[in-house]
Amino acid sequence: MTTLAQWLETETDDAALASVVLSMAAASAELSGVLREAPIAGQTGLAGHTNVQGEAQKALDVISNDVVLKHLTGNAAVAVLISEELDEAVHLAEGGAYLVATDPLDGSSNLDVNVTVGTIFSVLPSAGGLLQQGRAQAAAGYVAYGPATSLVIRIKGDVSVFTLSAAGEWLQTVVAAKVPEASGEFAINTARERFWDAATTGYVKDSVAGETGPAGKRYNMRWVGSMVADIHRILMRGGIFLYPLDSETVSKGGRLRLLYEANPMAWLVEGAGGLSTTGTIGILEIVPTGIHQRVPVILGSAEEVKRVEGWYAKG
Ligand SMILES: O=P(O)(O)OC[C@H]1O[C@](O)(COP(=O)(O)O)[C@@H](O)[C@@H]1O
Ligand SMILES: [Mg+2]
Ligand SMILES: [Mg+2]
Repeated sequence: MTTLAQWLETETDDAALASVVLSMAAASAELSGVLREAPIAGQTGLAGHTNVQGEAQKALDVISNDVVLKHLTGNAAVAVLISEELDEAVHLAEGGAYLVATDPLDGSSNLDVNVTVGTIFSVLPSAGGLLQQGRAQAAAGYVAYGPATSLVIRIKGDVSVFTLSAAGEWLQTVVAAKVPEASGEFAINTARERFWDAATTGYVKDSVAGETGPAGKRYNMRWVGSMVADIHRILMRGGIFLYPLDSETVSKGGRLRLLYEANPMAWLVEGAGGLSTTGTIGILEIVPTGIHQRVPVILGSAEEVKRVEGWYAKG
């Protein structure tokens, strides 16, 4: 089976970029072990402080951030680290060619119930500064800590999936993931319905109407509540994920963060043939205004994303 290091040799001739991906993979392999034994080690529960977004940090949010920081600190190619758990960007190797933006532990509300969580990362050329469009990404990936630990990675070409073996090796298990163009599954937190805009309400209403509605087919709803797990399902078998702007999140710009949640996921979904949008503009086209900026996120199977865009176009 092809290892991650072998795949990187064929995927890029930039040794610095390959080393950044390998550092994130090494951090995630370590985290996989930490998460597996966290209840035994008494590492579940709150850390006792909040992050820059005002969210209560879990002990494992802090530990995950430390593990990622440790692995990137030793890499001369990494000039800057932006993390959900760090107020400011951290400057690492002087002259390093790359910047990494990461959500070291995504879905942490699911930690204490042993549901899939993840690590998300985006790699950008450091020369472009802290605030670059998603289009500028050199690579992006995530790791899903589920029944298997999966690394999903894309440089410029296809999206590959590697599975962590018991011996600690990343082995390629999917060569070119493809998001099916059509799907009958949507993922949205329906408890927020009272806050939704007309486009979201319209899209979901049409979908729930099934065969007799305007979509003309039956839908299922799936919502794990870990973005990594919801996007992984969509990358593997199609569907659409929506965390739209709603009347409660509008003042913050949305719920999910652009640099280390929306951009890397959009890079992967688009690389697998899907689409991504805020409803009105492609996620990868957004020019960031802050490192912890939040944005509306809609991505997945092309036909479904186009249906949502159709609703937003109605105004
Ligand atoms: O509280 P909600 O609406 O279910 O939000 C779920 C979303 O929040 C997140 O957990 C936010 O990520 P973090 O856990 O990294 O803060 C996403 O993974 C998920 O899609
Ligand atoms: Mg997250
Ligand atoms: Mg997080």
